[in-house]
Amino acid sequence: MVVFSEDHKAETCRRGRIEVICGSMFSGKTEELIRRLKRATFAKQQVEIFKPTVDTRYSEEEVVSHDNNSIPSTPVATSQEILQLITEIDVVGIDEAQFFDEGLIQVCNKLANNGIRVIIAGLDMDFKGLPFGPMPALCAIADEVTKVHAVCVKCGDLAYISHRTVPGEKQVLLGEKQEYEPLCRCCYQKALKDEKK
Ligand SMILES: Nc1ncnc2c1ncn2[C@@H]1O[C@H](COP(=O)(O)OP(=O)(O)O)[C@@H](O)[C@H]1O
Ligand SMILES: Cc1cn([C@H]2C[C@H](O)[C@@H](COP(=O)(O)O)O2)c(=O)[nH]c1=O
Ligand SMILES: [Zn+2]
Repeated sequence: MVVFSEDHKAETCRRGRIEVICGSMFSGKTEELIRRLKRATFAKQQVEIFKPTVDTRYSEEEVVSHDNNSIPSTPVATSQEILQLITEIDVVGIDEAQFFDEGLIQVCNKLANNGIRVIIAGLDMDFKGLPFGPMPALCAIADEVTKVHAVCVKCGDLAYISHRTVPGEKQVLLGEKQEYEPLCRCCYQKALKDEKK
C-alpha cells in the first residue's frame, strides 16, 4: 500500500489537479497535507494555504497537526475568498475542508482548470458516520484521493470514524482528544450500544 505521494512528475508538472486527503480525526491528514506543501516549497513552487476561520483550535494563522507540525495559513470565512486572495500561485492547500460551504467544489475546479495543484484535507465523515460538508463531492471531482487511518484507541486496529465522547447532536463541535476518539467499525458499534444502555 502506498501511503505517501512521491509521484514527482505529478508534484511538479504544473498541470492543474485536485488531490484529496481524507479520513477520521488523528489519521494524519494535516501531517500529509503539510508534507506535500513543504515538498512543493522545496521545489520552488508558490504555495498558499487556506483554512476556515471556524477552526481556531491550535492557532488562528497556522495549520497545525496533532503532533505540532505547522505551516502558515490564511483563515477565510467562505470558499469564494480563496479565489479573491490567490495571486501567482502553483499550489493551493486547504485544511479542514469539511467546514467549508459547497461553493468549495466549484472553487477547486476553477483553480485546477487554471493549472493550479489543489491539495485538500478534511474529514470524510462526521461523528455519526455521515458524509461531512463538501467532502464527498470533492472526492468525486478529485484526480487522486488518499484515505488515511488513525489507530483505534480501543483495539489497535485501523480506525475509520471519529467517535464523539461528549454529549451534543450538532454536526460541528470543535475538539480534540477530550471530545473525540478514533475507533474501528467494531469498536464504534460497541461504543454506540454501550451509550444506549
Ligand atoms: N489513535 C491515534 N492514531 C494515530 N495517530 C494518533 C492517534 N492519536 C494521536 N495521534 C497523533 O496524531 C498525529 C496525526 O495528526 P494530524 O495530522 O493532525 O491528524 P488529522 O489531521 O487527521 O486529525 C499522528 O502523527 C499521531 O502523533
Ligand atoms: C468528527 C467531527 C469532528 N468535528 C471537529 C473536531 C475537530 O475540531 C475537527 C477535525 O479536526 P482534525 O484535524 O480532523 O482532527 O472537526 C466536528 O465538528 N464534528 C464531527 O462530527
Ligand atoms: Zn477497535
